[in-house]
Amino acid sequence: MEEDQEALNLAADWADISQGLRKDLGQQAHSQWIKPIQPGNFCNETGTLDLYLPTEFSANWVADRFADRLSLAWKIARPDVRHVRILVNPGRRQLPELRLGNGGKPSRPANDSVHGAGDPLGAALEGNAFASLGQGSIGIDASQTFATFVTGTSNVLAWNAAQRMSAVEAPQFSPLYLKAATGQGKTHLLHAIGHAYLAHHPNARIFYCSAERFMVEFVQALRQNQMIEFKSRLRGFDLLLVDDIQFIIGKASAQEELLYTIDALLAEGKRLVFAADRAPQALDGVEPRLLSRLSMGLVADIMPADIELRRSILENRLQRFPAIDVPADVIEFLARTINRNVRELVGGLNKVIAYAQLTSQQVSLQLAEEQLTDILSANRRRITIDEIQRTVCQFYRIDRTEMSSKRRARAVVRPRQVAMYLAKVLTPRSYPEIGRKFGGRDHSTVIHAVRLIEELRTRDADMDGDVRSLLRQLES
Ligand SMILES: Nc1ncnc2c1ncn2[C@@H]1O[C@H](COP(=O)(O)OP(=O)(O)OP(=O)(O)O)[C@@H](O)[C@H]1O
Repeated sequence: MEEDQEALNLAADWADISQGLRKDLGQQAHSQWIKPIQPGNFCNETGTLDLYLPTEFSANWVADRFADRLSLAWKIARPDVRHVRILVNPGRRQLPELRLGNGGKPSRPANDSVHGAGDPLGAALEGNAFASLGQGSIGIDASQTFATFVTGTSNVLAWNAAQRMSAVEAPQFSPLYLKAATGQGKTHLLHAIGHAYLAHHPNARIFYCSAERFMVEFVQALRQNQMIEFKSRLRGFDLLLVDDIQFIIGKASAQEELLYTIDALLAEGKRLVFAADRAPQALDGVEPRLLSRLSMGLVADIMPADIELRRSILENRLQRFPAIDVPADVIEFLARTINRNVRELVGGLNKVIAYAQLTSQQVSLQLAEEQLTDILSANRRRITIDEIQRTVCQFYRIDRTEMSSKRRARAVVRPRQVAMYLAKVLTPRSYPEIGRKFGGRDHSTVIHAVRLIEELRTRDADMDGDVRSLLRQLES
């Protein structure tokens, strides 16, 4: 069982890596060389992962051209992978096909139903998904469950709705439409619903696919005169999970098919979940009737993860690697600065750990800053000193002019110092530049303010609370 779980984890990680490489290398190179790769044995002691290719030629080609990329991508995805070996598939070992129809327990397929697709999870998620329709098999990722999904104020509503979708008792709404910006956990929740539903309904037939894949399969079925099979298989599911519905563009006939499928499933009390990066009304090129079906149930937003949630996600993730020591200031730094996307946040953490291990260093703030320059600069929202002054004045209920005034009353001096401190922490401005923005003060005044607030934060809980709350407001 443990072995199966490990294989499933590898398959899940490989799906993420493969997807990233597709973006980097382009569709053609990806289909030819990357897709056929199959993650094989992973040795915990040595940290060696074997990647299999179907032929000697392809193994040599991949080893020559993509070994470094593959190795780096794996090290980033899994801090415990230290070496990657590219080998020819001995032809026997199979990864589980994520066939979870037998009481929710992953099992290895009896025969080679993955057909060396090399991307077992991807294949189950996408390529071979329709091929396995109707057998109770599904394309859900075993590592993305409710248990591994961390909740906070930004996503708890969606989480609750997702829980209800998978509960024993039928939900009062259907479909559920999950809406979130990229990398905020939509796909994770879809998979989690699949797992939980299966736990409650062991014989259920669940199907996960992306809308893009749905379109492709639809066109293929049409071309191969297999529409009847296509339709009847689709309608045989108890739970349908359709990801990235924003890609359901073009092809009116495919949209119509989806519409009929939705109607047929809803009429039988089946459960439907869709996910997209925008609200139903904002989907382009989608038939109005399909739009109205998509939004007739519950539309649940996952808001961008706030600082608390980002922190919890990192802490939660680190529990997977108890032997790795990541200092609290690094977690705080990552949580604070990588604020756009949870995928980037987790990727950033993994990258720092991987680099530290490769170079036999301790994880430190300096190392994180050095290794993540790209991610960090992409994430940096330009906060202005004006914005900081405005926020601080509102917070302490003082007049905006006090930021530049010469008044020395404590009630205005402290807020002014806090604002200077925040200007230093949140903007790239130098001390003299900050001084000029505060009524032409000397840079030594700013240095003094920054040090003082830094020091007060360590011994005055109220001050620390004020600063945290201001940081939260400014960074949200
Ligand atoms: N709340 C969370 N707790 C734990 N992990 C999370 C959470 N939110 C996102 N993640 C992780 O972040 C990564 C990206 O999430 P996911 O793929 O679900 O995003 P998405 O919203 O579907 O993005 P996209 O629109 O780009 O497909 C995944 O590895 C997922 O497990």
